[in-house]
Amino acid sequence: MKIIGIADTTFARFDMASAAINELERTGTGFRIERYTVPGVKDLPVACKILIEERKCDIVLALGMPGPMEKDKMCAHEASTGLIRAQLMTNKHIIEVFVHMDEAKDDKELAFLSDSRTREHAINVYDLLFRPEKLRRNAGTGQRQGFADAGPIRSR
Ligand SMILES: Cc1nc2c(=O)[nH]c(=O)nc-2n(C[C@H](O)[C@H](O)[C@H](O)CO)c1C
Repeated sequence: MKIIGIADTTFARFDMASAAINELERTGTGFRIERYTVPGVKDLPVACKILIEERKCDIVLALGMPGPMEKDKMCAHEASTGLIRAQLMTNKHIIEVFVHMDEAKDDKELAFLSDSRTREHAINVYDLLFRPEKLRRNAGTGQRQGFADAGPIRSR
């Protein structure tokens, strides 16, 4: 039985963890979920490391929502470097799902983007654990999570 960690925040305006859990459960079986909610993105690195080292997660989804201000973007960058370090310290994937509030034109689009990016990365997490060949098949095809895929390009 694999264990999938989900770390989320109270700062986020959308319940990304529930979307991830719903998507994982409709994608397949063979895993259970450990959820850990913290105040914001800068608290995610240690939450993910605890999920991996203490709650024995095989992989973690880190769900956050950086605000639109410069200080929010600084926070997101600091959180991202922390998440990369946590991955290297533990040798486990932590898939960062950040939805920046200024990516969306209004609350409706922000909710759509939060839901779709989270669900698409939840499937990436499932694939990394159970179906790595599916990722290989999609190499170089311009996959995107949230908005439309960019699609592949060809030299001729
Ligand atoms: C400025 C700022 N911006 C954000 C943000 O855009 N998104 C977010 O999730 N959290 C933010 N935080 C809070 C920090 O991530 C963290 O929760 C606090 O500094 C407490 O450790 C802060 C302090």
